[in-house]
Amino acid sequence: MDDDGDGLFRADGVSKVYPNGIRANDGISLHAAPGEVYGLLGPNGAGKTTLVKQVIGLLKPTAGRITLGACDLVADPAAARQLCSYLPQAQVPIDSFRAREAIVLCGRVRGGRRKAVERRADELIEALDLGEWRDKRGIGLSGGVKRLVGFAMVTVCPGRLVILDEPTNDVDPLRRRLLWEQVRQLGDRGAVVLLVTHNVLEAEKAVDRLAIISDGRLIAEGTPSAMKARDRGHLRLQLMIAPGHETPALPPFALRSTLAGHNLMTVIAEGDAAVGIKWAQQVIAAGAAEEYALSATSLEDAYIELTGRDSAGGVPGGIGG
Ligand SMILES: Nc1ncnc2c1ncn2[C@@H]1O[C@H](COP(=O)(O)OP(=O)(O)OP(=O)(O)O)[C@@H](O)[C@H]1O
Repeated sequence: MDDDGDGLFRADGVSKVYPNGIRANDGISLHAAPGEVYGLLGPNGAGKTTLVKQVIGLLKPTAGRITLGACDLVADPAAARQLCSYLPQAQVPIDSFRAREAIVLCGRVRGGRRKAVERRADELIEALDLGEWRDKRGIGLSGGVKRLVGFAMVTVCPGRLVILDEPTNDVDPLRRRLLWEQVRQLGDRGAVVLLVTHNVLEAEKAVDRLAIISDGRLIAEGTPSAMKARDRGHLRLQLMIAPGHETPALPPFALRSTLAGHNLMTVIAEGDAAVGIKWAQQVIAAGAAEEYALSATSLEDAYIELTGRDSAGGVPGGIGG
């Protein structure tokens, strides 16, 4: 794998200004090593897809460099296509192909030998529990199964850099786990894996490091634990608002809050745990909420603080932090 220097993926000062004047990327610098699963997180319109399109040679940066080992991916888009495997957010168009046939075809197009590709396709079909759809045509497959077949198509003969944009969309919880195991294996086999996602909770478990992008800029980078450390000394107090009830007035000790559906999430100081529980119990006793939970803060809490958005795109509704 390493005839190409250190194999490190690097973006240095990447900026992209579209012809309409929108600055979608603004001086983004990051790197990921072979074996790493690296998350790119950010709200809608943050500039993630724009960055990815520049990596795989579909867009040219306005400024900056993108390299994989010794290869300059911007100067050599043909090499970029050879070195990178990309699962886009949109479903793969495989209506007239059978699942296994589509996976094998992709491996062959990427230059894999027939026997090796067929063996790997069968391994992936088994590992992702796709056996019952193996010989079904794409047109008859559910969205989640198509997503998994798409993942297998992209990874049957993977490049050194594998980019996965929301790979688990539409996939059921059990097969999601199987898919994350395969993502980890891609890293273990030496690929650099870039994972583009809004799903902070999943990313927290799946990535080694991550970058949070907002308004085209990289606003935070590090391991999930380092990001969570921003919230050291804080707890998350969640209230499930009773249907038909107004959101209760926030107590003065709430540092910040977000409302996602009926779920009111507040961040409080550890020292306020007792008054927090008392407040939650009073809200429940008044009938305005059904249950509460007090837990450690998660990566999502750090994400909300940094971007001003929850992972579903909701805007925090409480007092600033
Ligand atoms: N071809 C284009 N021409 C002009 N502006 C564009 C183009 N593509 C994207 N943009 C703008 O660039 C910004 C970044 O968009 P981009 O698609 O890269 O964000 P994203 O983080 O991938 O969003 P999402 O999570 O919704 O997919 C947005 O303001 C978007 O409207």
